[in-house]
Amino acid sequence: MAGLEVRDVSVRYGAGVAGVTAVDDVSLTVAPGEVLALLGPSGCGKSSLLRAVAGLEPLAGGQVRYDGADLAGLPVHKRRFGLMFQDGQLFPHRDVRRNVAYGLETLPLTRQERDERVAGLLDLVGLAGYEQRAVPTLSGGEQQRVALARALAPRPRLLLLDEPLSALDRQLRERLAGEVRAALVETGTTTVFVTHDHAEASAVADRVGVMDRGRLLQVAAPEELRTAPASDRVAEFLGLRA
Ligand SMILES: Nc1ncnc2c1ncn2[C@@H]1O[C@H](COP(=O)(O)OP(=O)(O)OP(=O)(O)O)[C@@H](O)[C@H]1O
Repeated sequence: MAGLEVRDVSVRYGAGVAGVTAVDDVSLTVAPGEVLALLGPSGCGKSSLLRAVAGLEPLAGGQVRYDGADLAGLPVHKRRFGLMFQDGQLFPHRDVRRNVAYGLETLPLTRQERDERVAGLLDLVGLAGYEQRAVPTLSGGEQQRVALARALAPRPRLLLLDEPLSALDRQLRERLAGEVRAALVETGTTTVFVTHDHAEASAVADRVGVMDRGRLLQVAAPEELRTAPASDRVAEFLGLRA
């Protein structure tokens, strides 16, 4: 199967009775070019699942497959996945251009090709002409846009975003969610986007997977989740029940 396939994946921390099962037998797929959001309350296992897909967390069970190949034993840097976290983690002493170009340094590109790709990505995230700006002079929203451009630059075959907008205020988050979706759709980037905010999940994703206590309760298009939640618990997360 093309794209991402998560099969019966479990993630555990610690051993024996003191151990925690953070992800409990989860299966899902993300088709090429699709944006999937993982939605659920704090501690439900979203980040653990994302980290397991990235190869940052060992699997206690199951398989992560990409384009039909089992990724067991393939280290993080060989998966050709992009990662982006809540605080963006930009390099403070590099300007915007060198932040975005970071993942291009090992690729066989001429300087002109690299600069063109950086300029195109900055344009895509609404920061055309920002190349020379110093990171500390950027607003929080601008920093997250630069982080998105940096994550997209090497054209990862899968982009993993962990609460990328959570540090921003609600108004900006809502606007940026739409812009992030537009950038992902335009670049055809296959994406898993972790969030605890249902409005953000609906704004960004083709389908939303709702998680609770390590389990995946339902995966469906935002509209279908709203009109046909599989359980009261799903309805609760979507704000459909008090
Ligand atoms: N390194 C760790 N060691 C032990 N337990 C952990 C570790 N990381 C996460 N957990 C536990 O695993 C469970 C799932 O955590 P995880 O961070 O995956 O959830 P989350 O849904 O992403 O939460 P949040 O939105 O708060 O980040 C929680 O009970 C958490 O306490």
